[in-house]
Amino acid sequence: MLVGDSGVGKTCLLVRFKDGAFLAGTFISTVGIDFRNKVLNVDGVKVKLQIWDTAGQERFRSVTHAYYRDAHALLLLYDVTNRASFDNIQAWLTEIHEYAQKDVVLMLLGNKVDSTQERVVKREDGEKLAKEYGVPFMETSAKTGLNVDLAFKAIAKELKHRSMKLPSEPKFKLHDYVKREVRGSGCCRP
Ligand SMILES: Nc1nc2c(ncn2[C@@H]2O[C@H](COP(=O)(O)OP(=O)(O)OP(=O)(O)O)[C@@H](O)[C@H]2O)c(=O)[nH]1
Repeated sequence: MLVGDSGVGKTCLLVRFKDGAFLAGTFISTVGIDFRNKVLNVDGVKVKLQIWDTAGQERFRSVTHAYYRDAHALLLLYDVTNRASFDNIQAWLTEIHEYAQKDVVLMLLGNKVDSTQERVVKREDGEKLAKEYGVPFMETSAKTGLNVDLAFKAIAKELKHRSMKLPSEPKFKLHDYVKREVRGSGCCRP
């Protein structure tokens, strides 16, 4: 499930992942909730992701609350060009702790990193906040596609490992995987 303030790019991130395209131009806010499916091949196993795109606007919050309980994973987004969306992350985390399952997979994403001129939230700020709350973090761009597939793939890997629980396989460490892969993508210094 994708959550975060209105306008941070949740729908665009999902469209980029699903269709490999970017919705440029007019911003059409999500009404209530929407979903799309995508099947990923994770280490030879087909993982079907049903991804719920929620409305960030306050007036739809009660609709969103009802869906938290069934979510296996949450991608919490802020917009690096919008300080308020970053400042609101703590409120989102409070909401998540209140409504989501205790063991929900959670990842923090700072989106719109292509907008370098407009950036107001430094990568270090996102990293610091994520560390404070013990959640994996990466910066993304729905516009260029940076780290979009990686974010969903990391979630799919974690969910696959959780559901299969093969004793022969070493435990999957989402944090380590994200750190290693982000470094490998060449977007950010280690
Ligand atoms: N430059 C840039 N713009 C983006 C990016 N992602 C989204 N946008 C723009 O940000 C605006 C909002 O994007 P949406 O994906 O609709 O935002 P949302 O979070 O789904 O908003 P709600 O449905 O209201 O919750 C649109 O004008 C997009 O074109 C990105 O990675 N880079």
